[in-house]
Amino acid sequence: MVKVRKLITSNDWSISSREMQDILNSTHDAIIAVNKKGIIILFNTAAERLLGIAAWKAYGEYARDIIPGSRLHCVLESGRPELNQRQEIGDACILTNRVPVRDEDNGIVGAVAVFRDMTEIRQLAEEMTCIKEMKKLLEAIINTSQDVISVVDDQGKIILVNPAYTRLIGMRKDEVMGQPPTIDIRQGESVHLRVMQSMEAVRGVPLKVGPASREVIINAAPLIVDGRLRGSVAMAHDIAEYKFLSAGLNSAHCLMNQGPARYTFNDIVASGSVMRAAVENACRAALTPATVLLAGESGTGKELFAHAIHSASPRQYRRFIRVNCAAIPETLLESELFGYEAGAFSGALKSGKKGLFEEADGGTLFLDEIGEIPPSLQVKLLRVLQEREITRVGGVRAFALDLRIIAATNKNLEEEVRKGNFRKDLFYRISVLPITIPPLRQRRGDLPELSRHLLSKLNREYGRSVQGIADEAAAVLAAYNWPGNVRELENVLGRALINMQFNEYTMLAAHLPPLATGAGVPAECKNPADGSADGRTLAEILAEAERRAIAGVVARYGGNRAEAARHLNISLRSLYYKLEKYGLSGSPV
Ligand SMILES: Nc1ncnc2c1ncn2[C@@H]1O[C@H](COP(=O)(O)OP(=O)(O)OP(=O)(O)O)[C@@H](O)[C@H]1O
Repeated sequence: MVKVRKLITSNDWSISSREMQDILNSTHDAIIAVNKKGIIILFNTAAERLLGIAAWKAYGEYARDIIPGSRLHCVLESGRPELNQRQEIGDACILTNRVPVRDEDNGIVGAVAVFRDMTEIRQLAEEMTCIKEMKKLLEAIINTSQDVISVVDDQGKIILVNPAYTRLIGMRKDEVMGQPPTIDIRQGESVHLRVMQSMEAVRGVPLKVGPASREVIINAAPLIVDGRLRGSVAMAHDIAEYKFLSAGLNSAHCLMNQGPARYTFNDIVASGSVMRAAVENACRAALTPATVLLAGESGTGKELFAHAIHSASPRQYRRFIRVNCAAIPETLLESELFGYEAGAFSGALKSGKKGLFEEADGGTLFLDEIGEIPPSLQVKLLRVLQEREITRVGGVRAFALDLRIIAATNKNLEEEVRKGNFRKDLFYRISVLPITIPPLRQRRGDLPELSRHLLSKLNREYGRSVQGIADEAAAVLAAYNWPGNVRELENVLGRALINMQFNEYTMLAAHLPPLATGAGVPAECKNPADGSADGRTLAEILAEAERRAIAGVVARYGGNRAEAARHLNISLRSLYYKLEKYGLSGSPV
């Protein structure tokens, strides 16, 4: 640079027009100059490339005639420069500067346009935006992941951890960043160091981490970029969570009714016209193979209807399998429904496993709480309904199925479709024969017969012989709103039965648990804010408070779990999880 300046200032260097032409031709920018008439007198190689016009053709022509959108004639007229003007030429995005050329007397003798092709820069900017968005997306995924993620650099220093990590380890992010990967380990060796030494991934390594020595299983892999070791990434899974999932699965199995159906239409009390119509529709549906959708609030009798339909159908001697889609953890639902092939995922049985669709083959599969099926599974379910065949997780072979599906929901599925939570095509597939069961408060006329029916059922179950319900007690029942529907009525009568002496044969109002404040809320649930710590840890106190609050709210809604979940502002699945966790799922709460 210095040398060039020296040459220029030394006055012994001048540029010939040939050299000037070469310089202009070697620039990346397109340059076009016109004389004062607007006739092209300079047209460099970049201009040829950009406009697709050979220089020899351009020379001598009016710029406005051969260059689309040229405004050099305007600059000649106005004498005003036009800077940084955007111009589209073909697919190219161009930035143009047009300036007038003046002589010593300031008269306009021509004009020059310099075009800069911004297409590449624009593409680069778009790519940068894309990379930025991708980075944000990856960060969001890493930060919301339940998996515990940590990354170390090639020096073995921690450079990334996600919130699941800090939660599990019980340390703040700033306490671990830049530290060696051994900082969180209580028992065992760092997998990061191991994979960086061996340059090989490891799976299923058990470790104890954090101040509480939590048991985890770790998978880790070296990060190799362009053949160079850049660090290592590890993912830890909390064993306690696995234990919970397997417990959840066991309980989900308990929630499934496997075998022939337990109830028939004779078990359904339907005195009012609306209920009678629902039963008649269900009887007709039973004789067809069509998919039935039972809609109604929790505790209205949807499962009872599903059993009755199966019992009255040609499949009555085949299996009836119920699966509560809200009670199975989302991560297991797919493999539970569709089964899996050997080695489909870590922890899978070597022999593979049949799913519930296959188990129910020939019979009826009752998909309770179908509104809780996540969108990814909705697509698969739709395929089953359309093709009548399934493919196991990790498998390629399709199995043909012959089964009747009965679905049930306490959600307004049409509303869910509108909100985009439930697929429209699946909704139409399952609602071939929709049957709506009204809530008990809308058919209070059914109460006397229902109460009699449930009382004789409870007498059998409890070994009692209560003969009837006094009018004053019946009036209390009739005045109540029944948010938990028939299930709540059954619970209330059951609790009243317990309140009766063995020599009492008529149920009185005094025997009934208090209704308006929650049918038979267990005394322990009524005081969720007990301050005494009794030497318990904070976690134990919080868990107990949560257990009481949940039991109280579920009881207040008469066992109506959907209402209780809404009130607690948690998902139905999460409520099922907590009921299971606190051993409340079996009790009538
Ligand atoms: N019409 C009815 N006649 C006799 N018993 C009924 C009737 N409706 C409901 N029940 C009884 O009420 C209880 C709850 O019914 P069921 O489990 O079928 O409700 P559900 O709508 O499936 O509830 P959820 O949505 O919470 O699963 C059962 O014990 C059932 O036998």
